[in-house]
Amino acid sequence: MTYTVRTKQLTRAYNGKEAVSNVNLNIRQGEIYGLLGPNGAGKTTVMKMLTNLVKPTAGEIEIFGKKLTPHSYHLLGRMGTIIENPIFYERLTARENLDLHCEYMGYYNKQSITEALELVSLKEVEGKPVKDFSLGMKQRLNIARAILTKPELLILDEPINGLDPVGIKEFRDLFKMLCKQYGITILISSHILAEIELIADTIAVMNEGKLLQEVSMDHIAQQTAEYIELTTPSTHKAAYVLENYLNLTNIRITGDAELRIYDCPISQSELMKGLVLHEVELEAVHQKKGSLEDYFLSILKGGGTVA
Ligand SMILES: Nc1ncnc2c1ncn2[C@@H]1O[C@H](COP(=O)(O)OP(=O)(O)OP(=O)(O)O)[C@@H](O)[C@H]1O
Repeated sequence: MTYTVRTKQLTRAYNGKEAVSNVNLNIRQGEIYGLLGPNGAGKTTVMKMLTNLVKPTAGEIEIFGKKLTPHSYHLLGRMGTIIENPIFYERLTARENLDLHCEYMGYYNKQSITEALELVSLKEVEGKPVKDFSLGMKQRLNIARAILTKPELLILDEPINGLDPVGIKEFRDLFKMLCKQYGITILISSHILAEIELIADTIAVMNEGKLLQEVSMDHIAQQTAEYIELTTPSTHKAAYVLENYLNLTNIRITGDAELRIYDCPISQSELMKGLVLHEVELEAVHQKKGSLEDYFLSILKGGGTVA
């Protein structure tokens, strides 16, 4: 497994209070990694440490397999970042701003400026001064600037703030395309579950400076899969009958009187017939689906475990 970013016990304190505590991130090459957490969870502080804007109090950061130090300019040059609100030379045009960024980064390629403007749908207005841009347009230009130098790693702190729903969908598609077609690894933060859920391959949940869980979307899909819930006073007998007579394999007893069946290949009526035939008393049978909200709320409430 190749990791683009790994942190070990990453910690940052402000005035003696830890804003980030012992965080271990494992971001695989070519994936979209979502950092999810409420305001103040520590997401921005983590991203600032990854980009050398803030110095860790303790812990280590490895990017592209190399340790990040205050002098890692070569590593920073391989990243595109959006952290905090976009700042531009307001009187210059969109293209002039991108030109300047290329110079600053020591990367000059006019074609890549045109490509970036096209990718964020700003090609038509490239000659307008940025002061005439809406917040959404500035956000697009910010993303163009981040992808301009064809980075291998994009670090995006709440990148879709200020965009309308159509813009949000466009950017989601753009990030997925950058990841798939160009193999760019993307770290993206949000406090909105629905945003992260639709884009990420792996989700890290942070709260109060701690990483509560780092979990793949595949794992989450299993946790939130459809299941049949049986309510019965004899869960163990029911489980025995389901396994041995109805040949079901994915069964979980979840309470004194509750049992769940995942991946059920037979119909509900066949299921009930089989149980009644073997004298299992049934109080209720329901088809259910675990919700992602419930899953994350349980992590936030329970403290969770780091996978
Ligand atoms: N420069 C600073 N000085 C003091 N405290 C800070 C500083 N920067 C961040 N903090 C504190 O660190 C904690 C984490 O903040 P951070 O901005 O990293 O969280 P976040 O998850 O990105 O939240 P948000 O989405 O609101 O930006 C907060 O309690 C914040 O007040």
